[in-house]
Order: sequence, then C-alpha cells, then structure tokens
Amino acid sequence: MEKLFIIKIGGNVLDNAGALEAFLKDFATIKAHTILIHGGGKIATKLGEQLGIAANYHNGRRITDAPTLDLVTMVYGGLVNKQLVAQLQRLGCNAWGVTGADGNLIQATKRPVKDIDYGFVGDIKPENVNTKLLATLLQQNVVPVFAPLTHADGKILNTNADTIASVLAVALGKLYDVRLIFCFEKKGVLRDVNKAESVIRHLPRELYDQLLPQGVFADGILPKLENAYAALNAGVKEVLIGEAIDLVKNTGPETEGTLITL
Ligand SMILES: Nc1ncnc2c1ncn2[C@@H]1O[C@H](COP(=O)(O)OP(=O)(O)O)[C@@H](O)[C@H]1O
Ligand SMILES: CC(=O)N[C@@H](CCC(=O)OP(=O)(O)O)C(=O)O
Repeated sequence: MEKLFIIKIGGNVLDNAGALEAFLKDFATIKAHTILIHGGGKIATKLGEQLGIAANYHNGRRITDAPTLDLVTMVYGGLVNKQLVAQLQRLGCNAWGVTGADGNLIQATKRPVKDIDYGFVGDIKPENVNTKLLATLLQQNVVPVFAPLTHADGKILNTNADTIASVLAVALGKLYDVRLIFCFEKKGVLRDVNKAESVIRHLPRELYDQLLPQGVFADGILPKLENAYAALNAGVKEVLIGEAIDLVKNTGPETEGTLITL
C-alpha cells in the first residue's frame, strides 16, 4: 500500500503568518501522497465580529445559523482555502482546493436537533466519502486541500475540520497506508495546558480515560482527541498530535508530539 499523509492544520497556525509559511514549506516537501484539511474557526470569529455575527459554540462546535453559514462558506471555502492553495502552488505543490460538495467528495447529513440545535452543521461518515475520485486525484499527484464544509440536500453545511480529517483517514485507510496528523500551535497534548513543555508523549486510551475526569483536557483538544480515537477504532494505524512544524518535518520515528494509540 502507498503511504498517505492526512494532515489537519488549525486556526491558530492559520492566523500566524510566520508559522503558516514554515508549515507550508515543510508540507510541500513531503515525498508521499498528502491531503491537507484546514480549519479557520478563529478567522471566521474575527470577521464575524466585524459583520455583527457573534460566534456561539457548544462543546467545541460552532452553532451555525443562516448568517453564520454564509460567513463560514465565504471564509473557509473562499478566503482561507484559496490563499492556502495559492501559497502551496508557489511552493511547487499542486494543491487543489475543495469542499465536500465539490465532486461530491463528502456528503453529510444535517445534524438532528436534540438538546441543542446546531443549525447548519453536517455529520459525516466514511461510507459517504468519494474515495474513488480522491484516489484518482492523488494518483495524478494532486494535493486536495479541504475546507471544513460538506453538503446535503443542496445546502452547504459546516463540519468540524478535525472530524473531516478523521473521517477521510478512515475512508482512505482501505486504499492507503494512512498516517493522520493533527497540527496545532502546541508541542502536543499537554498534561498542564499552561505548561508548554508538559507534552504527553504517548497517550493510550487508558491514560486518556484516567486523565479526563481530572480536567486535563478542555475546549478544542476534546474533539481532536475524540476524533483521534474514533479513527484508531476504525482501523487507522497511527495518529499524531503536535506542533505544525515538528510533525511535518520529522515524519519518522523521531517525531515530536503526542502519539495516540488504543
Ligand atoms: N491538555 C491540553 N493540551 C493541549 N491543548 C489543550 C489542552 N486542554 C485544552 N487545550 C486547548 O485546546 C486547544 C486546541 O484546540 P483548537 O483550538 O480547536 O485547535 P486547532 O488550532 O486545531 O483548531 C489549545 O489551543 C488549548 O487551548
Ligand atoms: C461545526 C464546526 O464547529 N465547525 C468549525 C469548522 C472550522 C474548524 O474546525 O476550525 P479550527 O480547526 O480552526 O477550530 C467551526 O466553524 O469552528
């Protein structure tokens, strides 16, 4: 099986021009198939404030009403996605910006209303990923760059970028030897979020279950870890979480960051 790196970058890296440039330079040198998934929650929140659209989150997920859907479609599908594609093209990487609607790459279902109405948020499953088209693009040495948007019933839906990375990893794990990497601004999953060096180098499920009730994990790291374990449970061999630059530069056993295992 050929190797495929599925790499997600989060909002704090996107928002830092220097860190982003360094990340993209390293990303463009990877000598294997790659897919990039980007977030951009922070940028959408900032631009939303200027437009009078307040951000509203529940458990790390954005509640997406109609004006917010327009906002994130413009910001993720337009501004962030196309800027990344242009930067990667300059670095010699044949990036191709997509949402889940393009080529029916990821079909979603609108999240059903339970205790919370998340609005226009899409839930996704590996079965609804168009792996055939993705494999065709990868064989042409194209690098798909995913915005965190999917579609259902003629509508764009907002979908957490970590979830897209995890679902793509599971779906493509049947065709490729997948390595799933979540890149963010910290050196890894931290034992104390205020201590940058307190990286947990190895986080097996048992240790996660032990640390969770102690309040070690909060905010955005929660969906990231949930998505990491979901991918491993579904057969993805390796998941890493860590600082953008380290992880992409050192893709061997010496990799810095947190290795997540079952
Ligand atoms: N134990 C922890 N280790 C690392 N990050 C943590 C931890 N607990 C809470 N966090 C928070 O989770 C955030 C990462 O989630 P998020 O902001 O969604 O990442 P991304 O940049 O990928 O979008 C970190 O910036 C940090 O504030
Ligand atoms: C439904 C949902 O929560 N969608 C996310 C998609 C963006 C994202 O995941 O961005 P980061 O990776 O930068 O956090 C949001 O709108 O915030």
